[in-house]
Amino acid sequence: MNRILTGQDMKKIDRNTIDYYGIPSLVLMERAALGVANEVMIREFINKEKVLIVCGTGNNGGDGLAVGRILLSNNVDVKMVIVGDYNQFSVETKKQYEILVKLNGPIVFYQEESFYHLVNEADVIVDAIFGVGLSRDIKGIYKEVIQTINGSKKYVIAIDIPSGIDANSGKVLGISIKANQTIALSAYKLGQVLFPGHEYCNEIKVIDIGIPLEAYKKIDKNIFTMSKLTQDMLPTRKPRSNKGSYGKVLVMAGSKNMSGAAYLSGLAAYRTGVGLVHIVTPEDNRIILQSQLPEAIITTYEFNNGCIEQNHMEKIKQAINNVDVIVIGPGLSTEIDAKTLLIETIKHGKVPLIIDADGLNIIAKNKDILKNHQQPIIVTPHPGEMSRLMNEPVQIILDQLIEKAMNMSEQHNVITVLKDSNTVITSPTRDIYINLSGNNGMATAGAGDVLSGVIGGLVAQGIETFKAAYTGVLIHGLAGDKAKESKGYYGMIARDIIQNIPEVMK
Ligand SMILES: NC(=O)C1=CN([C@@H]2O[C@H](COP(=O)(O)OP(=O)(O)OC[C@H]3O[C@@H](n4cnc5c(N)ncnc54)[C@H](OP(=O)(O)O)[C@@H]3O)[C@@H](O)[C@H]2O)[C@@H](O)CC1
Ligand SMILES: Nc1ncnc2c1ncn2[C@@H]1O[C@H](COP(=O)(O)OP(=O)(O)O)[C@@H](O)[C@H]1O
Ligand SMILES: [K+]
Repeated sequence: MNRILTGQDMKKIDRNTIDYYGIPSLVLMERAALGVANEVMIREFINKEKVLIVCGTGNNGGDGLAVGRILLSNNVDVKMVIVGDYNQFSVETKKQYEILVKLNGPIVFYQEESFYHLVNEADVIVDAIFGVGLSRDIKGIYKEVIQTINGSKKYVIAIDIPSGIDANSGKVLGISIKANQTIALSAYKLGQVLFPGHEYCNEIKVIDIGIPLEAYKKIDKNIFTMSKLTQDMLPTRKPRSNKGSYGKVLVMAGSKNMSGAAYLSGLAAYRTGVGLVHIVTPEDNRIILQSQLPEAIITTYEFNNGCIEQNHMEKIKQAINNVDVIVIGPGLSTEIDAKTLLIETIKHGKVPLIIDADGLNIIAKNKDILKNHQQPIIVTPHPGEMSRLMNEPVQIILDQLIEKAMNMSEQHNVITVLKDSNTVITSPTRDIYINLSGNNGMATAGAGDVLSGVIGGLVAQGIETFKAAYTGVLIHGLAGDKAKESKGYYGMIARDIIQNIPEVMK
């Protein structure tokens, strides 16, 4: 797990490290600079390249000047430009500047014309203008500088965060550097993982700068990202076991002539390792599902005037109480029979419930359905479904993913998986998780149905619900990344994600 901090938290932790633990600020800066310089020096042709470091007057600029000094000692062809005045320097940055002056370092203050020339002749630009201290919209010469760098199309490495991105929200404050690579100091910043900031960072690498682990304990709300899938996140497989050992998932999905969602969710659960998948779906889908997914048990129902036939309802109730987890909603429709199914499942089901797609659309129109539920519930809305659930415009959901996911969790006592390019996972009481795996090839019909099956598969195998939610999102994204390797962004479809689940979980 990697931590994600707001810019404010990072500043608090820096201060705590310096003032309370007594690690001098310049020591942290030197570690940061060494880490960044190493990233620059591992470039394949660095001995033939010209590096330009563009520095502000705060500590991000100080990092940049120290990087320049280290590169000079390693015979890298480097030049430095300072944007701002000498009297604006922070204490540490002034120190870095004075060292470089004594070393006769190649350092100049910004001038429009010469800057244009320096940018033109550079191969690599290091962005050290603003870090987590950016506090307002960028204007004037700073704006010109960023425009010139972005216009040059040169390879840009941002120190800590691209200059222009608000580290707390990911918003662009007026204008921002578009980096090819971002070296995050100590931890991810929220502004690097939320959009649009995420797009400006491109490849993000976190480097350690020596902040003691103890210093992180002062933060109010922990946010993490799951970086890679580790064995301890997965269900255990025992040498002596049978299909009963790996749980049963009930998938209530599909509606008249809509069988695909049930198929995708059920197959994804199987590919995640579950012992048995039981599908409840309208009678019309029986033949196609039996031929597409013969491994599943199928129970079907018919309805008259919106009522599910009594004897079918009895069979469904039996099924509800004979599984370890229920996934409800994919392709279900919002018709009255679907609503009845959802209400009855929440009323009679005791096992964890994953509500997706139409299950959520039904709730959006009947919020009371979620009142007084007894079982753990995971809801998996995309921003459109979330907008209906919260009665708020999609843009508000997109701008405030974490807040809205938290609101949903707290109001209804549920685990919320708010799906987006970087999905957010919250619960009323636990830490917040943000997923960084996956890609835009996954913006394809049925990808969400697959996720519901993966999470269901993990819960059925005994993984605790919140852990199953964030682990499922990670597996789904990693499988999407593997699918992209073979099929590319354009050609991949939901089944390709499923096909790659076994590879990811190997
Ligand atoms: N010891 C530590 O703490 C360590 C910190 N580290 C590094 O320091 C970075 C944080 O440094 P920081 O806090 O000095 O802020 P930074 O991002 O350089 O910018 C602030 C400067 O910009 C100015 N300014 C702000 N907005 C502006 C605008 N729109 N337009 C124009 N000016 C604007 C602001 O001026 P002011 O608001 O005071 O007028 C101030 O001068 C962090 O990301 C990491 O790289 C590491 O070395 C590890 C140890
Ligand atoms: N650009 C992207 N990057 C990463 N993941 C994505 C991207 N676009 C979509 N996804 C993922 O794909 C899934 C799409 O789900 P959803 O919108 O419910 O699809 P559907 O309703 O068609 O099944 C979500 O898990 C989402 O996080
Ligand atoms: K920067």
